[in-house]
Amino acid sequence: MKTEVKICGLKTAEAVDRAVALGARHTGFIFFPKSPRNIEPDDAGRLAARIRGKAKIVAVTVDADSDLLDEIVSALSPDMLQLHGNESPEHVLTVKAVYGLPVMKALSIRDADDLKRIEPYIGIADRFLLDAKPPAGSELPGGNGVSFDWRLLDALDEGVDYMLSGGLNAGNIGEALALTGAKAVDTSSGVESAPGVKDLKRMEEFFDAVLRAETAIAGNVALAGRSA
Ligand SMILES: O=C(O)c1ccccc1NCC(=O)[C@H](O)[C@H](O)COP(=O)(O)O
Repeated sequence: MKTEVKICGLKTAEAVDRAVALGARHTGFIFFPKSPRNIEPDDAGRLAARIRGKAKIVAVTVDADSDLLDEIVSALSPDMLQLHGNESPEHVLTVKAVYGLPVMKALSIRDADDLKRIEPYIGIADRFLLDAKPPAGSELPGGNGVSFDWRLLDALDEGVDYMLSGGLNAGNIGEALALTGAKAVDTSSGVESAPGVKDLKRMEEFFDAVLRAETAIAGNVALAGRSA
């Protein structure tokens, strides 16, 4: 599978093992108590030990203070930190310097102006996670199962390394990949049966749909080449 898939919000050994067996290249662990996907750092560390070296381990935090980051980094030894709050570019730089880890900065997108928020992080964040803006009233900055208008990414500079996120599931990932050409995608609630409960069948369907989309896109490219 060419597309890098991140399965986020993992909480059980069964789900971690299956995600990686299906081809996930990134596994996300959420450290945000209000989330149904919240996990304690030690528990996440035990789960991550099962798949270390087989998939990247991503610690997801929201405006975390240094005590929490210290605890997470020491218990989990993540490969990457995903900062999913209002962390400034300066703060991202500090976090990278303190922990020596790459940072994926999450930004929430609803309209064209939101994409401009990428600019100050260019050269600082190692990657971006482009997620949808949370619906009104949601207490969660991510994991809301809502998508943004993927066509907005037509305006994105090709050099921006991003992971497409927000409301992706087996039913819409084909269209999302065809429209955006994203090289990396992230899903959480789209592979759950209830908030925080990963569904192994839905995970399987998601990976199948990514593979089908890749085959269709490659076929279209070949056809276009022949008729040119
Ligand atoms: O998933 C959460 O509960 C969560 C809580 C707080 C901050 C971030 C969170 N998720 C981060 C992710 O990377 C999710 O995969 C992303 O927001 C997409 O979620 P979904 O729309 O459910 O696929």
